[in-house]
Amino acid sequence: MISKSHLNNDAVRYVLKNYFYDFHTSPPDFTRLQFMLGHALGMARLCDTGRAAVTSFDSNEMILGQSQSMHFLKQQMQKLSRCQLPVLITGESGTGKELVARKLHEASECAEGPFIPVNCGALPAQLVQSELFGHEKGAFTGATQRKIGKLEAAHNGSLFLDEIGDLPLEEQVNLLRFLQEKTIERVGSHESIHLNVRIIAATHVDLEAAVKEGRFREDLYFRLNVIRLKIPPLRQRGDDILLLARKFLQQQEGSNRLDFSEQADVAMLQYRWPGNVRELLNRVQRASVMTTGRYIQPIDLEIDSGPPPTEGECLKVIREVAEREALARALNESHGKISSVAKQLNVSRATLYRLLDKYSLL
Ligand SMILES: Nc1ncnc2c1ncn2[C@@H]1O[C@H](COP(=O)(O)OP(=O)(O)OP(=O)(O)O)[C@@H](O)[C@H]1O
Repeated sequence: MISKSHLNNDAVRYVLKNYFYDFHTSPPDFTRLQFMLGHALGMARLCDTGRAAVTSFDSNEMILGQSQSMHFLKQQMQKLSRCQLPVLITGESGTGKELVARKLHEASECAEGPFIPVNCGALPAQLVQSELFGHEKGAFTGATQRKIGKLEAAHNGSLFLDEIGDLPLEEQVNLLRFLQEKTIERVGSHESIHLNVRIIAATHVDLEAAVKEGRFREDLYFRLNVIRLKIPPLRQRGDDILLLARKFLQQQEGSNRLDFSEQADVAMLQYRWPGNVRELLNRVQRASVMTTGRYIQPIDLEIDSGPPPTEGECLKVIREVAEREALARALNESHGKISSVAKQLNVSRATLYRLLDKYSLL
């Protein structure tokens, strides 16, 4: 709390800007003070749970990865474990979106409840509504029995809507209504059923582009995008590629004497992994069967490394991996405070936002 005249002092301004969460000039505005204190308390709690979570997510060997970017992801996940808000998970195919969704559920207050995964892209168009919301007997031809929909099945748990971008526009309206009112009506019924379901959605397509093109409702996008988790592609995780490869190899039967050759390690680090972790798992499984020696070679992994990368290409990859790691480390250390990260890395906020977006760290 300072008097207004102190704001003319350069040193005071410097200290406030760099070391304080917020400041008030006297006489205080109590409404603003109360609001700010509530917000500060909430932020402090997030930091605390963040610290605890690293252990709980790490001790659970399921989400493998020690790179800064995966560490950052686990920290974000821990922060989300105490809230029931919808989460939108984005990332390329095979990066682990469903695995992350399951872990979010297991760490949440509704962990005892069901986790119901639905692939929106795989639902037949004419059945989407009844699959999600259920139907009454006789609601349409062929509805010989009352059917509970996926939302109802997920009551007191989580519904994982994979490939949410494929949800037909009509069903987007119904889902939006559920998010707003927490109630559903089965097809063929006007009875409102109140449900307690956390929605976790995932997409590998750019939903913002889909909104611009009119294929996805903007209001639903905003509702789902309250909290976004971006999962980095495997090629941006540096040594995690080798860590995952060795873990997957250990999991293969009769592979306890096998290891990767140095050439295989280099090939794996240079490969682009369009299918991400799923592709790595498949290639390791195949290589563990196909290899003839003790050391798995690039040929066993069927990695077509193509012509050796030019010096420029190598440098580019090395620079990108280092840049991403530095960003993720700074974010971890400053608990995601953008102004501190920008200062620590000596870049403008605009540049920082561009880089965070480039490396899926926003
Ligand atoms: N960090 C990780 N540690 C261990 N296993 C992982 C990790 N990430 C992904 N996997 C494994 O990789 C496979 C693919 O993961 P998952 O199905 O969650 O990806 P996805 O992003 O949902 O894919 P898609 O977009 O195709 O639905 C799964 O077998 C999963 O267990």
